[in-house]
Amino acid sequence: MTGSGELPEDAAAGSGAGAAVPVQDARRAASSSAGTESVAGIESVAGIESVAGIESVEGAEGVEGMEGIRSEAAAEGQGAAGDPKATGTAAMTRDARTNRAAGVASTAAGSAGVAAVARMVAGLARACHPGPTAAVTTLVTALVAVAGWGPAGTVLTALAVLTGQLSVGWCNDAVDAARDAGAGRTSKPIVAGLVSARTVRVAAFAALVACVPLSLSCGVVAGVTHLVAVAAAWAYNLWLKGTAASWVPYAAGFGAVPVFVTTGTPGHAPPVSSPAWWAVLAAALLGCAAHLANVLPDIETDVATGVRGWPQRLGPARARRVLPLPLLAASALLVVAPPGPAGPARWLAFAGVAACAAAGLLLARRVAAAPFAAAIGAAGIDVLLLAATPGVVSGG
Ligand SMILES: CC(C)=CCC/C(C)=C/CC/C(C)=C/COP(=O)(O)OP(=O)(O)O
Repeated sequence: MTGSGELPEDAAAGSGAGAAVPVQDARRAASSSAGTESVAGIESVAGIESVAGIESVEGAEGVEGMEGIRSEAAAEGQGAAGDPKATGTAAMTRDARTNRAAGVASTAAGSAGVAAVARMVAGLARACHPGPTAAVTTLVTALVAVAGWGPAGTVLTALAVLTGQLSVGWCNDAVDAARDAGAGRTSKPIVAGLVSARTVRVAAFAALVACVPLSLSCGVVAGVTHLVAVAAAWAYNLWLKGTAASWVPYAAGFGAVPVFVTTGTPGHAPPVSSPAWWAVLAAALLGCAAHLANVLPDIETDVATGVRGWPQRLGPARARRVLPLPLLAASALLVVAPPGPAGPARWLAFAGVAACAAAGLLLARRVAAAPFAAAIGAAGIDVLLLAATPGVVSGG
């Protein structure tokens, strides 16, 4: 993950939002009045990586407070020179004041530390791509719950999918950090200085490591299927995102979902069951739609920074027009392909998907997030369709 797109840690922490400037000003002010030692001490206690506000406010205030106390104590100590009793009292006063100074410093360090951790957690929460992470985790968990995995299997699935999605989201922001900074994307938490690229990278690997046993505990075939999907998503981040095949990891990742659900359902491991082909194809089509919807708002920026995936090659206007097609194709497949006649509920679901697609198309110009929200809505309906079709999630 440390490819050409890597961002130097300091640059990542401050460049985009201009956050480094107040940090340097605060450092200079604190250094000239109190020496840099105390600021450095506070930083090292707090483990601060990119906390502009915290350093300038809390760090500097703590240093000034300490300095005032120190000079007061020094003045009193000088006045008492020559009188042993007074010298003893002055020494005690000095000790008390030194203790107070230490107290002030440690309080400042403590609150700086808490604030730094809060900033880092907020940065990680934003860097994981919370919308897609929550959507995919919820959809897959709902499917396995309906498929009858039971409470333990459902919780394990939720954790496996959550860690997989966290790893993918964090990997993506860490890999893209330099490009995002270059494009001035201050909405990105690394560029905004909330969290460093290094921390996001470490979090991505930690989540990936946790994802392996969690996935395998869902069953070997299901677990390996999920890990292949996660690997495809990492391949997107590291390589395929800028190629015409950028849709492949999405198709593979989403297409893997019915395979995961079917093969992990108790009593349905292969060779007992295999997923219905049309369920896999419908899910893969939904993945292509999710890719288009996710990239649509950023196409111009992506093109300017040299990212030439499938949606960027289509261009914004064509990508907007193409987006409803895989959504509609997926739902049409789910209406007509399952065995038995399609009842009114399935046709109603198809109409719902068509309405979502139309809304996404019409609102895309005014609301950047509309196509993605519409794709999630349509995917939600398709998931309900999948779950409600007898034999789908267990392969029949
Ligand atoms: C079931 C499963 C494992 C599915 C995963 C499918 C997949 C390929 C997911 C990638 C998600 C992701 C972090 C996209 C960011 O893309 P971007 O870099 O184009 O968007 P951004 O610029 O907004 O970060």
